[in-house]
Amino acid sequence: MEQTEVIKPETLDDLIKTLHKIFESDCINVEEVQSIMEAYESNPHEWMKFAKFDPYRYTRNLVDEGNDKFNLMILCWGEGHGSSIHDHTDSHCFLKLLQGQLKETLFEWPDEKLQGGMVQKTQQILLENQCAYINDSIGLHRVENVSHTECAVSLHLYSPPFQTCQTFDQRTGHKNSVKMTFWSKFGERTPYETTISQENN
Ligand SMILES: N[C@@H](CS(=O)O)C(=O)O
Ligand SMILES: [Fe+2]
Repeated sequence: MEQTEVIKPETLDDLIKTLHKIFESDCINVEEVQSIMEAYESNPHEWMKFAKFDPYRYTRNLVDEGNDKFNLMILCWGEGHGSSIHDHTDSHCFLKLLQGQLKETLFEWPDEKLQGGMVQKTQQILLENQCAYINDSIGLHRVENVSHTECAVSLHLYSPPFQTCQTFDQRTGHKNSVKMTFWSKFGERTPYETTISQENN
């Protein structure tokens, strides 16, 4: 596949414009998207208006609907906040650190004769500006801000967009389907009724 030279996006808007261009095509080069997201140097002034925290759980804040090809969102992780083990509904998932650090733990899909809990594959600490990638064929993951003193902010791109995922019990491997919601959209708090069922944490 043709890989064009990575031109560093100078701003978040610039990054979004480039992503729109890339996702016009139906054939996505994962490494290209990952490099471009990594090349953007996080500037809090540019994303502050989307970064809304909740004291109890991580929040999902919609930034751009990517012409229906992708969803771009900013997730805000308070101290000790983490997600449950989950899948990504057959989509591409790119995860770039804008601030702080996050721990990503990769798990294998549970099989029938699961004993001793779900199998952990790898663990990595993601640092500011790094961009990780996962999809269902790579496995499942849990993401955590393990810091007791620093919050974390991450930029996620999902393509195609999805509204539900499956979460897994680490001990039994039992799964649940969970509706995913937005704490805010385009910088505006989502009305209360539509945010009740956020349970992926
Ligand atoms: N995939 C999760 C965040 S993470 O733990 O990668 C979500 O969209 O809420
Ligand atoms: Fe995830």
